[in-house]
Amino acid sequence: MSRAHLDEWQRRSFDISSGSCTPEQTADAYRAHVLSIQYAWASAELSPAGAASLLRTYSEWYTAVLDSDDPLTGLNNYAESALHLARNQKNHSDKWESSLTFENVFNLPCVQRMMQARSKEGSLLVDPADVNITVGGEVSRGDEKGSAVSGPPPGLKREPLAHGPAAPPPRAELGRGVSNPLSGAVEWARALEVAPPRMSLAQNAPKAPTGSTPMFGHNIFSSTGNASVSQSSVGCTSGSNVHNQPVFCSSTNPSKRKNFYSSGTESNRSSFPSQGEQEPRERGRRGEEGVSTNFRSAQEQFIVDQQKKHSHQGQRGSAANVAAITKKCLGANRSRGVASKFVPPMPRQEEEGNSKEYAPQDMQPVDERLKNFEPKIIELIMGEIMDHGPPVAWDDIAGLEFAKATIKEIVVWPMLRPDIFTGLRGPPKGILLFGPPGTGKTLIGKCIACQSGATFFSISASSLTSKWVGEGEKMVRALFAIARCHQPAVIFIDEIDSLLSQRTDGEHDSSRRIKTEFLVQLDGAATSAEDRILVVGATNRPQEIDEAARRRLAKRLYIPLPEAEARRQIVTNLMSHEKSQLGADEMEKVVQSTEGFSGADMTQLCCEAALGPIRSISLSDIATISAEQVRPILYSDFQEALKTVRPSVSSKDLESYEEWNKTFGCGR
Ligand SMILES: Nc1ncnc2c1ncn2[C@@H]1O[C@H](COP(=O)(O)OP(=O)(O)OP(=O)(O)O)[C@@H](O)[C@H]1O
Ligand SMILES: [Mg+2]
Repeated sequence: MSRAHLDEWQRRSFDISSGSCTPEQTADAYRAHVLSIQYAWASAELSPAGAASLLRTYSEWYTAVLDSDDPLTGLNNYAESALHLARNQKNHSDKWESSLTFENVFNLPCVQRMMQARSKEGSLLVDPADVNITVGGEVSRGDEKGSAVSGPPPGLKREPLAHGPAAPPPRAELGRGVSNPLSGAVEWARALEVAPPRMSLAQNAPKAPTGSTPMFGHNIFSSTGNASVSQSSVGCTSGSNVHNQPVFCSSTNPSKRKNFYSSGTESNRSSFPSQGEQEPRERGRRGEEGVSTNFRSAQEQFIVDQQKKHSHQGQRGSAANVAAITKKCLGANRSRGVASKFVPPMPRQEEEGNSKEYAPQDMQPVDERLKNFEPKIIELIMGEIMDHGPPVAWDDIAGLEFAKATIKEIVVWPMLRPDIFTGLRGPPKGILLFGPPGTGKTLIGKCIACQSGATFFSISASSLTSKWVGEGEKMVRALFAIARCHQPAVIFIDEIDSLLSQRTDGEHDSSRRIKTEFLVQLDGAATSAEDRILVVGATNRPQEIDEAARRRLAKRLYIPLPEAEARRQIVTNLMSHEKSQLGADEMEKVVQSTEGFSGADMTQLCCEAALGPIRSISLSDIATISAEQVRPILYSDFQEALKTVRPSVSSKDLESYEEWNKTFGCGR
């Protein structure tokens, strides 16, 4: 060990052995030894074996001081420690000074009020429910004046309130009634403020232990005969509010503390502070007394309780909000916020336990037709209702005039005039949009969602399939049941081929059942005249769709590659948001050279061309150039872009789509 260490060590050892030390000083000195050993061990100044041996010795001496009931040699007297607050210091090792002194405590307005209140019989400064101090055991009403003016008596007791709880609350609750987890003197002062109604002079209080320093001249706790009570009351929970230190908490379990110190150093090594590490004082202290204990000071417990309470309230609040929002949002007429997410109408399962606490009027009544479905499934399906994303208008979809007109005829008009779209004029209940990839099938789905005014369920096949046997079918049933409850409804299933692909022998049973259930439901929706449910499927693999499903999706619309006019419209649309200089003849050339491009390819081409002006900026200027100085997009940029962007649909694929359209499509 270094010379400086040794000197300090010797000085402390001398102090301890001189016999003039108070128990606090002795404990501090031993604890300082323990810390020194830990630091020396951490900095490899001591061997692990040597450190372990020294640590064990000093820990035992330290705990002996802490655990000794003898007030002359030990610290197992919590009243003594608690009273340090009123004497400026929490204990000798803390240089913390409170502005609250023994003298000025009576000048505090709260104490003044308290004393005044005490002089008026029965008047309470705070709501009795908020007053929650437990310090002693038996109730005894004594000289009130004495308690208020001359300070708490030797045996401070909890006094039952006439309208308070019949049974005393658990011990060690000092501080829970304090509204804020303040520390130190303020907290203590607040405790004082709420204390009077419950504090009284216990005339028959046990005698204070010899040598103890009384609060206001008395010891507030019972004598050593009652030490265990005081210990648990103050040392562990309540006491932390009085002396606001968890330091002695673990001393309620001396064996635990001893175990900590006497256990092998290797296992404790990680808990030692490393060299130069400045442990926060409280953490350090707790580390000394057993970091692994689950101890919480009253303040910490209070914070945790508050957090729990708030999170609980938050949950309930959000649930109430959910219910309120649901009320407004559900159904065809709900507002479709751009970024808003649909909120399910049913309480979550974990909230069900609290359902009694909901205001019943806030609850969306659950439809009778849905009562047989699990809330979880309903919630899942409701989560699929599309209520977000940028709005898409019919004009945003370039070309595809026939498809758009047909969809308007099937979806929009019957919604507007259900009275004339009856009987033979009744709209089909299933549409299949098929065509090469990137031609706008999903875009049409989004447009229907925005423009139809119907409740729009955008379901992915994966959300309908489940690894749990039977769940998939339930999902499908629930989907149609919920759609029925929220008519008019559109169920959009993108990539429907993965759900309704042809049934093969090697197919898994569960996917076969899901498919069958889907067809059954689709049939039900199709045959019921009242149901205004439209299923829209989109696929780029129409050949794979089961023939039974094909029949039910009666209106099969081919969504082809965009024609010249549509390609022009896409480029014009996209360029209108950018700075561009594209003459009519140049545009014509772009349109001509993009034969066979899908809508997605055209979008990709425009993105690539838009990068042209940026690429023309020299590297040295790119950091400083202003946005206005960037040149417009030119035809030359499109020419460059055309070198890298290629059509994504092969002519062979195109032929197969056209073939399928001729066979099964409903187009002209
Ligand atoms: N007709 C169109 N008008 C305007 N933009 C289009 C059109 N078709 C495609 N696009 C553009 O291409 C993108 C992709 O389109 P979309 O996702 O609708 O294709 P899709 O037909 O669903 O393709 P896939 O079959 O691969 O799912 C759109 O976001 C849009 O930017
Ligand atoms: Mg798509």
